[in-house]
Amino acid sequence: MAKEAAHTKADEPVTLVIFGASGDLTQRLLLPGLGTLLKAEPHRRVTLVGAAVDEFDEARWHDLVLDRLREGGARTADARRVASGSRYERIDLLKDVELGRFVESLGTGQVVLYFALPPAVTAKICVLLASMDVPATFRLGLEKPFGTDSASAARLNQVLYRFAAEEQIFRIDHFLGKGAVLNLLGFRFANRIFEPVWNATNIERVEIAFDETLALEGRAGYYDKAGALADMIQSHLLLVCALVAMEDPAAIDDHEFRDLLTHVLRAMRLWQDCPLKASRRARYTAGTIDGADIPNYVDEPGVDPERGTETLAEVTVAIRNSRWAGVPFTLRSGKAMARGCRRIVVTFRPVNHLPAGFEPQPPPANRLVIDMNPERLTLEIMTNGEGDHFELERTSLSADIGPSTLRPYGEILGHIMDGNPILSVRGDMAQECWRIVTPVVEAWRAGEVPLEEYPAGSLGPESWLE
Ligand SMILES: O=P(O)(O)OC[C@H]1O[C@@H](O)[C@H](O)[C@@H](O)[C@@H]1O
Repeated sequence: MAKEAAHTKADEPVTLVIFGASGDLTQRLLLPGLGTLLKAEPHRRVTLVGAAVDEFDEARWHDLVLDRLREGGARTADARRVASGSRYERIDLLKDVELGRFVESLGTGQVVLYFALPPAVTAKICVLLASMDVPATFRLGLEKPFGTDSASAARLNQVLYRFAAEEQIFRIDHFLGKGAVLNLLGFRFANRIFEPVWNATNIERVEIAFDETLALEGRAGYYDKAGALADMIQSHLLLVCALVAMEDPAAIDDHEFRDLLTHVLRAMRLWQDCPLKASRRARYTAGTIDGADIPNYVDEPGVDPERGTETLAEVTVAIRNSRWAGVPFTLRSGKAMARGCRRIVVTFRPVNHLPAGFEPQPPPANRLVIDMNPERLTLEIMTNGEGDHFELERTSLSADIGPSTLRPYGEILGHIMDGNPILSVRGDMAQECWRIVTPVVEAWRAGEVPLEEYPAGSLGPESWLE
């Protein structure tokens, strides 16, 4: 992504503080992501500070940092330099005196406070920070979901604006750092053959699916309170949808880019304005994935069966503008599914007329499939087949569009450390995303949409399979 002059230069020293440093996100995603960044840009001067309430031996912290940076691809010398210069602080972030002392100890230079914490804890810490002097050189990285519903997202924005300007706030959505997602921009806007047909006249429907074979994986503490709707659709998939549907920017800069994402999010409504028609939800029961037994979701440690958390969610939205009127955009994400499927599928309308003599009539539609992992683009077209030339056949034109040099978290961390907000979710965008799904949240809460079941390792509930 383009770097802008107004932002911090990549060779300026930055202190990256990770709140929740002992947690899964730090170890599995943030540190390896930083490793990919150090591999690509070894000159970066990063001082890493881990902070969390758990005891963590300093030597163990150094080893962990070293291992995870190398896992991301950082050269051993660079990983060692960052690991040995880093420190871990045991601190109860919810105690204002401890937090205040810690923030003061960070000085007034370029500091990133990265909240790798559940949304409720992040919100409480922000309330405490709002009564402190947080230097204007500090930036905040806030993990998704931002808030737990529309009202809490608005409240959190209010709290943040009490001690930080929008330019200091980086609401993280690592899907905006995914190569295949960012590639939507070049693909859409640099190809004469696609942009003119990118509209309701030529496109019948769009599906964005993110199905995973992963089940709960010990994340009940977070996941059971979020569910598939908040974990994936309200955040990641709505933003991917916005990139698919946005208008063309004059320039790829943070104002223009985020203005246009917000613009299209503002035009989104539930399909037929009806949560019953526009949404479905389900939860997995016991099953098998790749030979491994998966317990019933409700029997997983830490799950509250009364909460009725969904592990598979589907929401269809309409976009009320002249480009997209009448085109359904269906967003779906599930855990413990039979197979991983992370793709955007654009289905075009059939041709207006196929000369008599060709078979089949009507011909199958053209489809464009963008796989997010591995990153691949496939355009399905119809051609005259072998043998009988008037028997049409489907042919695929495929291209690898990656792999990206940086992992998504490397991309995101690089942008925060540079102070470039282009890949972060602006306050109004976060609120729009909640606004879109709020009728679904309310209908589900009121029990108006049944919570169906599917065995782990299946393609979803029987009734969903066409
Ligand atoms: O495929 P990726 O990049 O790991 O992203 C998927 C993950 O994204 C996270 O934000 C969700 O909390 C997870 O539930 C999900 O598995």
